[in-house]
Amino acid sequence: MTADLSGNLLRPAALHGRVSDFSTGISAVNDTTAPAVQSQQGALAGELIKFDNVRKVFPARGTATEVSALHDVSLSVRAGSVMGVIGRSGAGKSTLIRLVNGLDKPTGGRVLFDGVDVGGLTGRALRQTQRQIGMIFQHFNLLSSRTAFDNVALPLEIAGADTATIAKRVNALLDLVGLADKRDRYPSELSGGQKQRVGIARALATEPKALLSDEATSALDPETTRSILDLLKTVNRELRLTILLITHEMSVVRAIADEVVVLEGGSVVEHSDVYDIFTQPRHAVTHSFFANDAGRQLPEDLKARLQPYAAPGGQTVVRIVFRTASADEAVLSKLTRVLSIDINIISATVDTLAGKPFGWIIASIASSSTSQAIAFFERNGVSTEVLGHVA
Ligand SMILES: Nc1ncnc2c1ncn2[C@@H]1O[C@H](COP(=O)(O)OP(=O)(O)OP(=O)(O)O)[C@@H](O)[C@H]1O
Repeated sequence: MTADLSGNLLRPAALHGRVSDFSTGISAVNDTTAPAVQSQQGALAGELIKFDNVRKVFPARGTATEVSALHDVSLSVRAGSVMGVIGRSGAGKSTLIRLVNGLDKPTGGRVLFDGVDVGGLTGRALRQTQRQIGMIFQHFNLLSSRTAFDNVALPLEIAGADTATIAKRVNALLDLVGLADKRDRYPSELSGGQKQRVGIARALATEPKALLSDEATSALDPETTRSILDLLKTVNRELRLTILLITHEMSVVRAIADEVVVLEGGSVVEHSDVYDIFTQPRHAVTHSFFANDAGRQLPEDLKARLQPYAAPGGQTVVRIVFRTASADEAVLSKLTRVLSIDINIISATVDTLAGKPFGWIIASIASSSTSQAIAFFERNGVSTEVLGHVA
C-alpha cells in the first residue's frame, strides 16, 4: 500500500452530484518522508482488519484491581464488509475498536490493519495508518468553536493539505452527507443527526479504507438513527468502505451489518452472518438481546403483566423465530397435533433479512407445557426465547 489513499476507494459514478470531487490528491500532502507502511505478504486477500489472539489487560491502579478486558479474541473483517459487534456494557466493545486505530495497544496477540501490525507502529508510521481509519462517536466529538466546514477540514489541515484541496474535498463531503447548506453552522446550531453527519464527513476526509463506529447512533432518536444507518450503508456500498461498528442494539446490527460478533466478558461468544444470528442464535447472551427487543415491543397491557417467574396455571410468553415464510404453520400445527399443546398467537411478523425470508411469532403457551414445546421447536430447528410469564 502506498501513501496514496485516494486510489484505494472505488469512485461511484453518482453517489451524489459531486462525489467525483472526492479524488483531491490528498496523497500529495501526506507524510512522504515517513517510511511507507507496506501490506504484509501474510495478509489474506480481502481481509482488512484481523484480530489475532488479542488480549487486553488494564493494570491495577490505586484501589482499582486489574481488568482483563479482552481474552484471546481472533476475528477477521473482510474488506468492504460491515461487521457489527454487539455486547452488554463492559463486554469490551470500545476496547476492541480502540486497538484497531492504535489508540490502545494489545497486551498480547496482534491487531493487523491491511496486514500491518498496528500495535507495533509509532510516530509517523502510526499516523499514516490512522489516516486510513476514520472514527465516529456517540457524542460526535465535534469542536464547538469550529463550523461544520472547519470540523470536516480539520484532518486535512493536520495532513497539510492546501486551501484549495481542502475546500474542494470538504464541500464534496458536506454535499455527500446532505449538509451543503449547513457548512457555516456551528455544532450548537445543528441537530443530533446533523452533528453525526458532520462526524461522518470528517471521518471520511482522509479517504479512509475503514470506518470505526462507536455507538454512533445511541444518542439519536429512532428515525434519525435510521437515516444515519442508511448513510453509513450507502458509503459502505458506494465507496467500498469497511465498517466495524459497535452497538448494544440488535436493530442497529440488523439495519447495517453483514456479519455479527457477540462479545461477552471480553470473549467472542458468537460470530455468524446477520441472517443466522437473527434466525438461529446459539448463545444465551444473544437470545437475551432478542428477548429484550421483543419484550419492548409487546402490547403495553401485556408488558405491564409480564413476570420473571411462572405462576401455577399461568402462561409463558415466547418468541418463536422461523427461517422460512411457510414453515410456521406446519410446525405450529404439528405441535398442537402431536403433543396436544395449544398455542395462542399474540402477534406474527414476516420480513426479509439479507434477502432471505424470516418471521417470528409472539405467542403464549401454558407454562406447564413450555419446556416440552421449546424442546420440540429446537428439534425442528426453530429458535425460541422466553419473554416472561403471566398469571
Ligand atoms: N482505560 C481503562 N482502564 C481500566 N479499565 C478499563 C479501561 N477502559 C476500559 N476498562 C474496563 O475494561 C472493560 C471493558 O470496557 P469497554 O469500555 O471496552 O466495554 P464496552 O463493551 O465498550 O462497554 P460500554 O457499552 O459500557 O461502553 C470494562 O470492565 C472497563 O471497566
